[in-house]
Amino acid sequence: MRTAVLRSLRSAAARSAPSSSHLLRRGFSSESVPERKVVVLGAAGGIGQPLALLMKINPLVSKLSLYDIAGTPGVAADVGHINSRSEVAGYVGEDQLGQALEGADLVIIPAGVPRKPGMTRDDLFNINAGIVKSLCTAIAKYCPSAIVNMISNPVNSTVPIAAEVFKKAGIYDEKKLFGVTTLDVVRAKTFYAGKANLPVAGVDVPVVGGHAGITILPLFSQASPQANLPEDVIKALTKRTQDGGTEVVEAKAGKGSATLSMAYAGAVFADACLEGLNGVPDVVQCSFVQSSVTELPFFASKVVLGKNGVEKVLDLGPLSDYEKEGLEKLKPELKASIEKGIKFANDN
Ligand SMILES: NC(=O)c1ccc[n+]([C@@H]2O[C@H](COP(=O)([O-])OP(=O)(O)OC[C@H]3O[C@@H](n4cnc5c(N)ncnc54)[C@H](O)[C@@H]3O)[C@@H](O)[C@H]2O)c1
Ligand SMILES: O=C(O)C[C@H](O)C(=O)O
Repeated sequence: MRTAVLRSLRSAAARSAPSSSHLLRRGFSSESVPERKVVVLGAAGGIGQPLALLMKINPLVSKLSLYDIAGTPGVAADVGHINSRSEVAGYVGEDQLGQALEGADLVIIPAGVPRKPGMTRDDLFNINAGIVKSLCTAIAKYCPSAIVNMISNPVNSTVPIAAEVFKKAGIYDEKKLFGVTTLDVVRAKTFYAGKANLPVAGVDVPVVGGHAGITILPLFSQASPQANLPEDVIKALTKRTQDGGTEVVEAKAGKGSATLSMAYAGAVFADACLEGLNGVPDVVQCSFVQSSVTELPFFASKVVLGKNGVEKVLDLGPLSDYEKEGLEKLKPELKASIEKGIKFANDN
């Protein structure tokens, strides 16, 4: 079961990242894979719990630290019974945050409130900006060299908030801060494979820009294999990818947003970060990072992951006219969201 789940997790990530069994296939036993402490902040939540499960069954993790403001002892006791490599510890409340973070290699942040129908991701800003700011202040203090995977929305603003907090603390390393946009890639692959009638495991679709509405720009012209779908189908696929989060929010009808697909996407991205840290070559994922690919200071594009986090931010590559138009349209909204995050971090 464990192997089957991991195998499918790996094969889904396989086109853009070598499999997480890479080290094992090269002849290392799981015991000789480096020790890695992974922390989940918001671990008792809708994303946090399945993400804790997926990180528990990842053989690249040796210590799994689960933190939330409530409920983590139960989650930790539960996943801790799974007979996989990592030791699990649950921490609850601010008094235990330092202990939860100390020695972390990778911190994943799905803490904060999710959307309800009718809300935009930006409507979450007022609550989540403060949560992210306080958690990043603690990261700067207790594990300043950890890689950070930001899931909390609005990602287009929470990543700039984190960068400003880290700058103020004097520990900012742009190579180590990632906005998790993997769910957009996961959706684009699923929807494209469905329309093109292709086996989804062999499909890749880069998604660039940001993580909200029109700032999510799937590049179907660069999808592989290339199915040469007509323009109207490409437009419908683009819209569905951009509205994927809203589709789930509406289907859940007030009970939150994507949790299971997000936990999967978060686990794929965290796995890629760990592979990069461990020196696996050519690990590539799309992520929202500090960037000079456009004139905007943060932008999602393909990124090569290495021992220090971002090894290289890759250019966008050739775009279709429709994608070029989408790129220009998204810039003002993404710019405003980035600036809102920077302002919040500096004013509060
Ligand atoms: N990046 C993405 O693609 C993506 C996808 C889905 C959801 N999200 C976002 O992820 C966030 C979490 O979603 P969810 O469905 O898990 O919500 P949830 O309400 O089910 O869980 C959030 C958890 O965060 C915890 N929390 C609140 N304040 C905290 C703090 N100061 N420290 C630690 N934990 C704290 C809560 O106690 C709760 O357990 C939301 O902001 C949502 O919009 C992002
Ligand atoms: O849509 C949301 O609010 C959650 C998340 O950003 C998603 O894309 O599913």
